[in-house]
Amino acid sequence: MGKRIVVKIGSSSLTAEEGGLNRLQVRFFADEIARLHASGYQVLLVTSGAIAAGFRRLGYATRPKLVHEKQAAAAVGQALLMQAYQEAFNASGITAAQILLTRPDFSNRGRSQNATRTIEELLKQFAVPIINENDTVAVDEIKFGENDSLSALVANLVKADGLYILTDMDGVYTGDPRKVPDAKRLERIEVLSDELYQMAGGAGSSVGTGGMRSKIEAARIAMQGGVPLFVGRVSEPGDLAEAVAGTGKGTYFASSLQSLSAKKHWVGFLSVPQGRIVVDAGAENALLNRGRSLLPAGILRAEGDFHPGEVVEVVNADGRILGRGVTHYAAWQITAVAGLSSEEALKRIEVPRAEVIHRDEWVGSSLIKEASSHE
Ligand SMILES: Nc1ncnc2c1ncn2[C@@H]1O[C@H](COP(=O)(O)OP(=O)(O)O)[C@@H](O)[C@H]1O
Ligand SMILES: N[C@@H](CCC(=O)OP(=O)(O)O)C(=O)O
Repeated sequence: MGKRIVVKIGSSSLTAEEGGLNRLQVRFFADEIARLHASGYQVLLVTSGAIAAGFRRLGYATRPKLVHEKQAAAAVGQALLMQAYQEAFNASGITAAQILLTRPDFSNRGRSQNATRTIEELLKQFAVPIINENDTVAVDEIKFGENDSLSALVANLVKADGLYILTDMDGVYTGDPRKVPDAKRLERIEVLSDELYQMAGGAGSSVGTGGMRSKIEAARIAMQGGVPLFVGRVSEPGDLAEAVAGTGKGTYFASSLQSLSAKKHWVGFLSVPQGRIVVDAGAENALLNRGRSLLPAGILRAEGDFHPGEVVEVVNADGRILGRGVTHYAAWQITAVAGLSSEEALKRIEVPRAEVIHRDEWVGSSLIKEASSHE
């Protein structure tokens, strides 16, 4: 693995069941990261723990269950968490920076580009970006809830060379070791099988959230982004360096060989389609079987109001979704030229090129379905 890494630390590693932050643990992880930083690694830290760190201070006896209570606890705990990291990193002369993200920050290309630019600048200045979900504003429908998926999206966003998900278990087992005592550790995972999803259970403690299930989901996202991943435990000085060296206490996941380009990954998995283009059988065949771009000649009509640069779904006349891609035409422009030859279309409207969706910005639905069949 290379030199830019994302390290994710779960609530279970930073806080106690009864709530409150374990400052010794924060210091320990900061020292582990500082060690790598000193040897030239760019490290991004995705940290959980805000809710667990804050709920007791706010007067709740146990980790709250209601959304607004969790949000209030996170508002208190996030400040405590950052304060602890600032202190711990300061001791090694490292500047820590807080970044709070929500799902739309990944699905909106403009926002994700802004986040990337900020992160790149921080790394250029040798700072360590410390990332968490922006819990106080994330509403239920768009919430990650756990930080495993968030860390995988961050790893893809910054094109990390590796993602290290640190937890209280030394890897992925054939069953939850808390419940299945003879479960065996899996050293290396190449393919995310259905069986694996069944082996992965929920959280192990009252402070953890996603359990192994959400770590497998994170693996899916990272593998598709071409980022290799480690899930395991870092408990002794030097353990993180060992994990990075490939000899850590945990499970290694290979990155998918056929990883998608960052653009295709965004189109297929992060974008929100803004409308539909209905195509004829010829265009369907060209897109699905011949790896071609979509031209005006194969289009029957546009549905919805979309603009150039937005992602649209492409469907056939029966309404079957064929895939999605970035449109270079606005909906009204498609209406003006649907069914025409490229030459004729370019005479009638002003567009930079004839392709309505270029094949490099197209992801077929079989790929999207295959990836989301486990969701
Ligand atoms: N197949 C499995 N292998 C290992 N751990 C598992 C498995 N299934 C469920 N778990 C549970 O997942 C827990 C780690 O996830 P979680 O509690 O969410 O921690 P974190 O806060 O670090 O994200 C472990 O403590 C373990 O009990
Ligand atoms: N954003 C939340 C994360 C919640 C959580 O417990 O996540 P995780 O430990 O990754 O399962 C927090 O900081 O409390």
